[in-house]
Amino acid sequence: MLSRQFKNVFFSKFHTGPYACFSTVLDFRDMPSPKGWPVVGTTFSLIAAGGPPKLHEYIDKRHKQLGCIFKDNVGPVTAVFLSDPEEIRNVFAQEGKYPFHIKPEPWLVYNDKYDYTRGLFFMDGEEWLHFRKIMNRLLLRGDLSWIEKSCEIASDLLLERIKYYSEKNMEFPDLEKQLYKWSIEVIVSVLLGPNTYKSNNESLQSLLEDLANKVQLVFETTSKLMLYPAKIAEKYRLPAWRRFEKSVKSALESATNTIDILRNKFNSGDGLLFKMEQEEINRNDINRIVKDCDKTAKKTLIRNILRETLRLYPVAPFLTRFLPDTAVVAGYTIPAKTLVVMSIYTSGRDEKYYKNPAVFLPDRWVRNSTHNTVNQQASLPFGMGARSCIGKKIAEAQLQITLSKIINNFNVELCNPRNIDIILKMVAKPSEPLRLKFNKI
Ligand code: HEM
Repeated sequence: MLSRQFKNVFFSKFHTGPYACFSTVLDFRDMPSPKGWPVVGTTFSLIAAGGPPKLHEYIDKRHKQLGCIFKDNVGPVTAVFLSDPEEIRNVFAQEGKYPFHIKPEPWLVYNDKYDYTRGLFFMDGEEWLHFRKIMNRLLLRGDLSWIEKSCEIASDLLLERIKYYSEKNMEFPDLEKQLYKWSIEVIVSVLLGPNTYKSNNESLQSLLEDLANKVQLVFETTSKLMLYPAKIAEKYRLPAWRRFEKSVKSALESATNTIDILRNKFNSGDGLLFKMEQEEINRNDINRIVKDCDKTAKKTLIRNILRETLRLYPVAPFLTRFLPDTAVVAGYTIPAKTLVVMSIYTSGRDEKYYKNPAVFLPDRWVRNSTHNTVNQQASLPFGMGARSCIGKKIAEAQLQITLSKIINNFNVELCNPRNIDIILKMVAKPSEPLRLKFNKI
């Protein structure tokens, strides 16, 4: 062991990445690891801690015990968990030309079984890079005011519904369902362009409501499969697998039908569909990419409220990469192709970077404020680097515009009697349905 460490110290300058600040390099085998059982590793400890819905809390506790880097077998996979923001940047700096992230296994098994090709999130290698470059140009660069206009229309539709229940002095019913619908409306408004969507949204309402319900069901049925190896669930046709399969089939059919209608009925316009056709992306590929979009003085305050919300409650609490080459991360050599899981939930709550990290303080994002944040990059809700979120600008515009309209018109009352936390159901969501009442100002 000593000689192994000596060898690594000696060779460390050949391995250290641009942000690494560890003077010695230790072997992968020396990395801290919780005690677990052969084969199943620490899966039982995870189940005891509340199972997959509480994975973020379980991993957060492990980081507190074992430090900013440790390895663990969660289920059949060995993964390295990492929470230090500088080292997370180090991983992104070494992710290579074609960053490779983990995809939900049930979705991969489904795609395989039905020979289904899916959008950007599922693509890899040269094919991913080709489409990603085009989508970067369309969705992340240049004048994106057309996206804001699209979001404006979708948020007005949500506001109308809020107003309806507010005038009746009622709680807003089925918040989650309504938010799924609002997200689908934003996407369709972006696809068709603000003007085309505005003049046609009424005729599309029932189609979009149906799609929103089906997408919501896919997230629910997928999260029920998180503890099973999907291949086995499929092979033995477990009830959870059958429900999942049915929901995906129905959502994909509904998405295909919606895109066909959008394209055939509105074949010109000022939106993304038209822009994609101008980029000469063929129709099948447009279909694939679009379907995977289903998945949002006061302006600054609202931006800071959103940043603070996503710091404490990141929608994706973990980011994953398989590094292409052997790398040094947080002072350890990591063999090529090891799964590295970046604990965004933990890095966003690190007291080294955020004073009173558990407290919701939008002001910490104001430069030179007394609560000023030490490292803004410790919170990475949209990821980082070449494979970061392609929908970031849409999501930011959608959330900022809608939230601003809500707080300018209503006082929002929380009706849940208990405190609410987040749980993981594929993505982070409230631990129980949020009950909100909007009271007109
Ligand atoms: C608050 C809202 C959102 C959050 C927090 C979020 C977060 C993320 C994160 C962290 C990633 C990176 C995954 C990785 O590094 O491996 C990602 C990727 C992605 N996001 Fe988002 N996202 C949001 C909204 C959206 C929206 C509205 C769309 C579609 C319009 C979208 C489409 C995608 C796609 C297609 C990818 C995969 C990109 C690729 O693999 O190149 N996201 N998202």
